[in-house]
Amino acid sequence: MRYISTRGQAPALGFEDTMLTGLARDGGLYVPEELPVMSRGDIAALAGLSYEEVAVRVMAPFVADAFDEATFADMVAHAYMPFGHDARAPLVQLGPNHHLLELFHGPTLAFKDFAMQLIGQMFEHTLTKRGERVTIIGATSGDTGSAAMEAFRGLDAVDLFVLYPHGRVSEVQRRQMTTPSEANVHALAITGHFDDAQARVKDMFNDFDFRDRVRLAGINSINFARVLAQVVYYFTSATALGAPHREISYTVPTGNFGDIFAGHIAKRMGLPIRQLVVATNQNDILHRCLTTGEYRPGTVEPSISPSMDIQVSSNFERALHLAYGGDGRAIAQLMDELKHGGFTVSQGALQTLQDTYVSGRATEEETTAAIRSALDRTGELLCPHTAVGTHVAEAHLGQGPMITLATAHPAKFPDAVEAATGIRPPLPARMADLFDREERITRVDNDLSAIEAIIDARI
Ligand SMILES: Cc1ncc(COP(=O)(O)O)c(C=O)c1O
Ligand SMILES: N[C@@H](CCOP(=O)(O)O)C(=O)O
Repeated sequence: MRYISTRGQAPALGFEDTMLTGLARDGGLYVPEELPVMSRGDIAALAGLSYEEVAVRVMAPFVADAFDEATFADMVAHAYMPFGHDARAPLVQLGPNHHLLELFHGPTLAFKDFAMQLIGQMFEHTLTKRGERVTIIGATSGDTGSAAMEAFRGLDAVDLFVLYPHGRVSEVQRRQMTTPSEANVHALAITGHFDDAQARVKDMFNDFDFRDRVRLAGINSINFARVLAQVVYYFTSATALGAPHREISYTVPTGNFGDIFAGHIAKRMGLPIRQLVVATNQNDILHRCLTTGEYRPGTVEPSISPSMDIQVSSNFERALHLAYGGDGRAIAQLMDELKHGGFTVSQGALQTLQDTYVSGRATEEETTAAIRSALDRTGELLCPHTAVGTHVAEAHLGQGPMITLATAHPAKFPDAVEAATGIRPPLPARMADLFDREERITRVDNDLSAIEAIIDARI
């Protein structure tokens, strides 16, 4: 399979190079040139298989030029071994026809582990085979960074730097990033918010001297391998509830648009998905854009669901690429307009987006009320991001099964959960000493040269 840039001006690549390249050299994001389609029979045959078996069947066509099936199956098996639940992504019932897909049983208690644990395996395999070494950079509002630290710490062929917004992640998230003691992983606390961190990451990729000198790679969902691994749990959950014989809807707490875009890919691969509901917090640019066509980032407002405090949503570019029929020039033009304040989606593309996605937002009060209501009705403690999802999902129930993605464990955000319910969720036993471990924090200004200087000095 070949991967092409959303902006159409970078060379097409195979899977391994797409994974190692991160951002395309024209500033775009890589997407598969064509998507493999699974027949109803193929999908029906997934029912009853283990998570790992489904993962291999769903992802194999995307990675076939890079790994033979036995090697890939081995990597998948290793990736999900540290998960704390045999089903990996279990479903629990929240109400009549409303289910939660628990994506927080991985080592860092958020959905990011599904992709990051596998990418760690794939990077190690490919870099060892090629005898190469890379510098990985990532921007995080908390969960991507901790999952990446866990997946890459101690690997020989990798130095990892994660940029997180100082003072804008939860204490658990911060400690997960600042306490690993391995010398190859580095947490950098940047002044500003997540969008600043993500913009500096993109600046580093666009600084070709630096990019080539340090051999830069990325672990944000700009890396298509991240999105790919997240496609799998749409297949496991939908088939568990009766797909392909009935349609399933999903509500996805959304920030950088990677998780919901993975659902879109699953749908285009043939999974019968009725609705894909984008759920945002008060940083609601995606909801505004999907309802009005205007994409104009405002100021990021800190919320109790901090991992979704995002206004410049990276993967929306991939959705736009599909909505504009793969017209790279049109996407490059929109992204240029974004540098000057924003853009208006064309009527035709907006219609295509609205045929695929519906959306909603939750205020802070509605998020808190959703945490409380889930506890009262079902005994479930939700993290605030998941609660944004369940609040928005309520408006879309009643047309067959709805699955809301539970993207993080409530213990990652104990203050918000305690404020809503009076209960402070404890960390799982394996992390009980997190608050006793020593932290290593490097403060850095929101300045490209300052960040590059730290990376240069450390590798
Ligand atoms: C807990 C949690 N929920 C939801 C999201 C939003 O996911 P995405 O950025 O893929 O839209 C994030 C961060 O990305 C997150 O960490
Ligand atoms: N919420 C994310 C933001 C980065 O998203 P990504 O999926 O593009 O890595 C985080 O927790 O860091």
